[in-house]
Amino acid sequence: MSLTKVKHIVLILSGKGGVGKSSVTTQLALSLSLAGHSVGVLDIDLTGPSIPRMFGIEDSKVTQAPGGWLPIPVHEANPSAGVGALRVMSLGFLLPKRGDAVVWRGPKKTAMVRQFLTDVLWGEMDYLLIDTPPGTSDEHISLVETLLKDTTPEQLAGAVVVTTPQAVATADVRKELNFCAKTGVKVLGVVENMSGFVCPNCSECTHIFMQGGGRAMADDFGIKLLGSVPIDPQFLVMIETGKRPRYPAGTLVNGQDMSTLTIQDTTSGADETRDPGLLVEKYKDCSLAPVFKSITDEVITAVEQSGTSS
Ligand SMILES: Nc1ncnc2c1ncn2[C@@H]1O[C@H](COP(=O)(O)OP(=O)(O)OP(=O)(O)O)[C@@H](O)[C@H]1O
Ligand code: SF4
Repeated sequence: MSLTKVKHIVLILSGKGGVGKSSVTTQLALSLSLAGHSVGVLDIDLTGPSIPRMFGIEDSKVTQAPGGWLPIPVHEANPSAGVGALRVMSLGFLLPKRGDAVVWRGPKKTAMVRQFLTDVLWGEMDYLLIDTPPGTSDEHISLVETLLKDTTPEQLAGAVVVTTPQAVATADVRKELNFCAKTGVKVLGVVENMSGFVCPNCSECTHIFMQGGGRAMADDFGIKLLGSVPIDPQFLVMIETGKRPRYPAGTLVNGQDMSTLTIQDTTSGADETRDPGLLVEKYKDCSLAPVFKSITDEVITAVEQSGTSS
């Protein structure tokens, strides 16, 4: 079983599509790896695998070793810099052409999820983040069944649920929480994404959607709000194109002046984005870096508590 040497498995769930689940997964992975942990990301969003594009490694092809598939490295460990290895496995790597659609029936999808869990050679990993499709589909059921059967309760740390302020008012995210309750997967907490909009000119945060929905929902369900991530247009540019943001002086996000971070001018070509060091640099310069760092610290604490309470 390829997961035997993985210490903590964390599922990333969302009630509906487009709330930023894959963006949160990539940022958590980078943040964990910057904190020195070795991290794997498994993308089982079989109908829309966006993780390879977000890491800038969408042209990579997975190789088959004697014992299984080798995940694609985003960067290797750099112990002297306190950076852990980061590897990714996604159906996107197995599709013949970038953007090819996967039109599979349930049984084929569930078989692929099982194969991803059993046939990827992760090796020793501190964290495996599993980016799931939105909702509660056949893939989720297959995923949880396989994990409950093949891993220990200590390994399966729990789920991070991503939502947006307006989505918390709908039944979708509550369904996700009910799914966790029914299947016995612990909920580590909720991340409220797209929570307000930070103006790049004056750094004023405008709450376009309702404010405090994530906190209210977390309180309702007795779970933790891990953090709120504002909408940042420059984050979108960074994550979608690999370009680095530039900030005017005094642009604050959570009290941090973004212009004081080291920002290098870069127009990342395809080769550049694949450079192992670049993504870490890019992440450090990202406006939301302190926000994701704080969410990551909360996730680490929740995972540690989950281990002691199981
Ligand atoms: N905080 C944010 N600020 C700005 N843009 C964001 C933010 N979070 C996500 N985005 C952008 O919103 C879009 C949707 O994000 P993402 O693909 O992560 O959502 P998802 O929930 O994984 O979607 P899917 O349902 O397709 O899996 C992307 O273009 C992403 O770059
Ligand atoms: S928040 Fe302030 S600076 Fe930004 S667009 Fe609105 S008025 Fe202009």
